[in-house]
Amino acid sequence: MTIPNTEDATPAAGRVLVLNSGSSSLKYQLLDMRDQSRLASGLVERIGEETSRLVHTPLAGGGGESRERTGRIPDHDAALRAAAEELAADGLGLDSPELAAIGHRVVHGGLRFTEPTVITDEVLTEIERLVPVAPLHNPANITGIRTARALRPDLPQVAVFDTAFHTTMPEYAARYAIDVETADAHRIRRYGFHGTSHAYVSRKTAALLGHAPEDVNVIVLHLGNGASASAVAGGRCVETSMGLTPLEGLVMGTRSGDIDPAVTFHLKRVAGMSADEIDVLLNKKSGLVGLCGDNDMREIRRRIDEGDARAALAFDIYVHRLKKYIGAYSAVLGRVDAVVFTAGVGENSAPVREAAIAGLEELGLVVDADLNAVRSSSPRLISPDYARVAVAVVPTDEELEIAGQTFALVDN
Ligand SMILES: Nc1ncnc2c1ncn2[C@@H]1O[C@H](COP(=O)(O)OP(=O)(O)O)[C@@H](O)[C@H]1O
Ligand SMILES: CC(=O)OP(=O)(O)O
Ligand SMILES: [Mg+2]
Repeated sequence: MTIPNTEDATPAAGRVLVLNSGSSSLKYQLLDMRDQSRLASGLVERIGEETSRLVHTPLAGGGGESRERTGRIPDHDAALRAAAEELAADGLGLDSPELAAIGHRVVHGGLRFTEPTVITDEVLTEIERLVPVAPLHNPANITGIRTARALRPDLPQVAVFDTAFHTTMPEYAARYAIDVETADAHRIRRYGFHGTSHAYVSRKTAALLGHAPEDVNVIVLHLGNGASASAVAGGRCVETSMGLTPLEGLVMGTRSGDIDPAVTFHLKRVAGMSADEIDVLLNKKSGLVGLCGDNDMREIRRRIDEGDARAALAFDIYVHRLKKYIGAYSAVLGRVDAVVFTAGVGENSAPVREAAIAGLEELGLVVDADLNAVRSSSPRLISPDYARVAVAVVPTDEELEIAGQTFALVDN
């Protein structure tokens, strides 16, 4: 396949389609960067299963009714083509001359990609080379890129990397304490993920506090299906919880986060599991789902309210891990101005926020119960005025950030 070098292309228009391909989902948004308005958004879930579902929401001019399609959508190629049909039905088809670029969330960019990058053949080859370290994510990203290019070969395709924001981590935070030659030969180090979200949310938090990003130190807790923490000092990431792959760190929906690496040898030698089986166990059958059978925090809270002990233990393990990272990153930063919760769980689960901060008064952290109970989609403080460190909820917007970075790259 030949990908034209589109680095010099100047857009005649201001719309950007953003694609965020997960292992079994595709999220998309069409934005107009001239006024940062959203024209449409959609989600394709359970790709590859019999019960795939596409929900498309027109947002232009006050928005319209969401439309739903169900039935098998076999892969990400079919998912993107179905999304393109829905956009076309709203007069927003991918053939529109208004479309300036397509921005792709690419999860693993290794050490090479520290900035948003126009996707050439060579860039795509490099993203493919990183598949072994992001096996759940990069293959879906690659399919999205290939299909988008097939649909609009003339358009700049831009990759915005989850790892980019973390490339500022100091070597002593990024390097594992293993044999240096082995690590370097196989590019084993901590890369970190969700960087687009950590960058956006830390910036928004500084604005909420009325300061420039350079003047604040923030701990960001991105708690979605995947979950990660970062320590951001003066706008630069200095530490993050995910590592070589998005498996390390916090307890997640289906991923274990931190474990003793010897657990894997034990599973192989004593339980007779293969490397692939262990990979599936730790990435897909662990975390909240492994602990209690559910990975949705709403369902876990409902079960706890009914007295379910397994759900309560899963919740406690999840929150305990969060607390450990808040404490560790307070030490790493020395001075903390804010701890901020974001993504699906962080934005919506008051019990998780309350429990994670409980008992951390010595670190200057307190949550006000009334402020914590407020439901809002705006950035807000949930700590009382007297607290030494602010605790905040700041909704993430990876799509807006990706669209902005994509447009900035092609609009010159
Ligand atoms: N109202 C809510 N209360 C508690 N948890 C919620 C709520 N809404 C969403 N969530 C949690 O957010 C998770 C999804 O977060 P999200 O950031 O959308 O994840 P991802 O982008 O990784 O798919 C769900 O699995 C669920 O646990
Ligand atoms: C990197 C990662 O974990 O992404 P997600 O939360 O979308 O699974
Ligand atoms: Mg997410």
